[in-house]
Amino acid sequence: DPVQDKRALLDFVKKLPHSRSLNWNVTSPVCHYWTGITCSDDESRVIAVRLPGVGFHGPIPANTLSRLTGLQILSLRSNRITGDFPSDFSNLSNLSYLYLQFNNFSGPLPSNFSVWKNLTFVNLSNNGFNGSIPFSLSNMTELTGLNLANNSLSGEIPDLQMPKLQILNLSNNNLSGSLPKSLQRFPSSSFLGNNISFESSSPNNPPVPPTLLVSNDKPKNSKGLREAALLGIIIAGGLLGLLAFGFLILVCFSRRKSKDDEYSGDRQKGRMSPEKVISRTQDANNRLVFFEGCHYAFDLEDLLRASAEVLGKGTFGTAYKAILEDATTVVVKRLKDVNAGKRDFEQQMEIVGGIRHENVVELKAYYYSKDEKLMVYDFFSQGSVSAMLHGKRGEEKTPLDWDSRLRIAVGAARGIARVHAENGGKLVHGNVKSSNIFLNSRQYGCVSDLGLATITSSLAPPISRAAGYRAPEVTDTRKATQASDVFSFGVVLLELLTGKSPIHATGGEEIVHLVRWVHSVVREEWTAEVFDVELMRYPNIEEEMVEMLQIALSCVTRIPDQRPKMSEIVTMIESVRPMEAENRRSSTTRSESSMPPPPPPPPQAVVTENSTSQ
Ligand SMILES: Nc1ncnc2c1ncn2[C@@H]1O[C@H](COP(=O)(O)OP(=O)(O)OP(=O)(O)O)[C@@H](O)[C@H]1O
Repeated sequence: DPVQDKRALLDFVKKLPHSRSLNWNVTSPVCHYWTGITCSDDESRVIAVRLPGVGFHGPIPANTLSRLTGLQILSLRSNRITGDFPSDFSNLSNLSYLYLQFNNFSGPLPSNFSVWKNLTFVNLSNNGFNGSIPFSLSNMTELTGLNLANNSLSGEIPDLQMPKLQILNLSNNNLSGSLPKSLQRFPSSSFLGNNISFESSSPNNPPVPPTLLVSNDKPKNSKGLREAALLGIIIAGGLLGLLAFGFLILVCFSRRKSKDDEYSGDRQKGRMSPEKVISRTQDANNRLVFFEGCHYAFDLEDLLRASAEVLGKGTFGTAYKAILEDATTVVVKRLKDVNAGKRDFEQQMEIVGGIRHENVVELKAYYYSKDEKLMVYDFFSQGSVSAMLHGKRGEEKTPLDWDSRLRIAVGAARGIARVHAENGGKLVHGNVKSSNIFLNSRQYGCVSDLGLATITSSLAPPISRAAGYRAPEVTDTRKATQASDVFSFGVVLLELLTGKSPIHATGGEEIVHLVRWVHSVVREEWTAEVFDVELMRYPNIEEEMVEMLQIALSCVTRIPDQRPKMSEIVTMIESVRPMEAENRRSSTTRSESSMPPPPPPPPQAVVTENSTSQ
């Protein structure tokens, strides 16, 4: 045990109240058992302390953490720590990664950053720091990321010469003056919510358009440490055959593990914690890439440590609900059969992640490595429209009245129309179906899982729910188009109208295709028989349902060219219920504040909570 460090940590945790208990037992070995602690290879020093969301409250006690002079990573984010930035942190001269965001720190920033020569990433956002931005930051030659957003910093921004800086966020402070030349290469979003003039931007050096915020808190020199640890584990455990990254990440995601488990038994038994595994395949270029405006404060390692459950396996991969240590809940989609190279994959992610629309589920982050491709979304606690209509295994259906279904239809249509307008009007959703439609905070449909058809080679098997949405021509061409999206959307409309799955079994062995079934019933002039019996109890809606049925049937026309365009479908659906047109928002932003107030909740709908839990 690193005895001195252990004592410092015990002093720290004894003096700083916290609401979640830690398994920091005096008698247990720090390096092998204590939550949130990583030691150096030879176990002589503590090199990382990661304690996000432990419920720490109060100021950091002096002369505690500052004794961990070997510390490289310190993460105390998402706690309720108060007081000034600890002045004795100047002793932590090896610090490379500092995460203190989402706390209640106040007072000035440290005046002398030069004491941390190795500092690579600093996130002090979402606190109450005030005063000016210290010029000493200019000495931070290794700094690649600096986030000071959402504080109360004031004064002018100094001319900071930080050649390696890639990420800068100074938004939402009280900064003023003009933007120094050295920082003009950053997007204007880095400085939003201040009183800064951009006048001096020269036409030869225009501000870089908003791009991605990249989180990469893998310490520079930790690779060696980790690989050495890894080697030890391999030799000790003799478990070489089990070291396939995919397998372990699966274990990581699919097993609900208690934290204690994670930190204690596994390592002693010779198994690796997933973070050890990722370092094998992760090189400096592979990292979790967050999209701009994403408020999440976690990194890949946090994600891999999260407890998780499988939500389901789809055409393009498996979706997991992951609960991070600070209780943030996200959905991680693990893609399979990706046939795009890194650059094409990233390009597609940038297109998809750049869409901000209230009817399109935001892609929050993605990860690409040779072995793993991940996409991260908000978790929709109400579940998908598919689950609402048909119920999941062992779960009740959510009764959806006609008004709710109209909102789902018009919302999803607007979302897909927005997708089709993207990338010069060329983007294809490629996976329109009710399990990819969720409800936004106004209970309107919101489409997810888009843009994957062009980067994967997966195709749903012919007898599967997913295949029931597929336009006939796609079976031959294997190429999704905007017209095939329209077909799939038509199937969703039929689902909403009939309450039936796109492919369902009748009493016997027979498999019924919804489109064919609806056609056959309508042909026999039994139109009323088509509609979901659950809708029959609502008076005066038959006319609207018939109009909607006509729209649906125009979408599922066999000849692709004869199908309406998505933007036309939006107008058609809006005309079914004229009052709906008033709610139309052509905005491309997702700003809740500019939205009209939500409609009153439908009387039959049992959905009451917000659509996303964050
Ligand atoms: N963000 C989310 N919040 C809540 N549930 C989700 C989310 N994303 C996906 N799901 C659910 O997880 C399950 C699996 O999703 P996934 O997208 O992997 O498969 P799918 O939609 O069934 O098929 P496909 O991959 O063909 O789209 C589905 O039931 C889906 O509704």
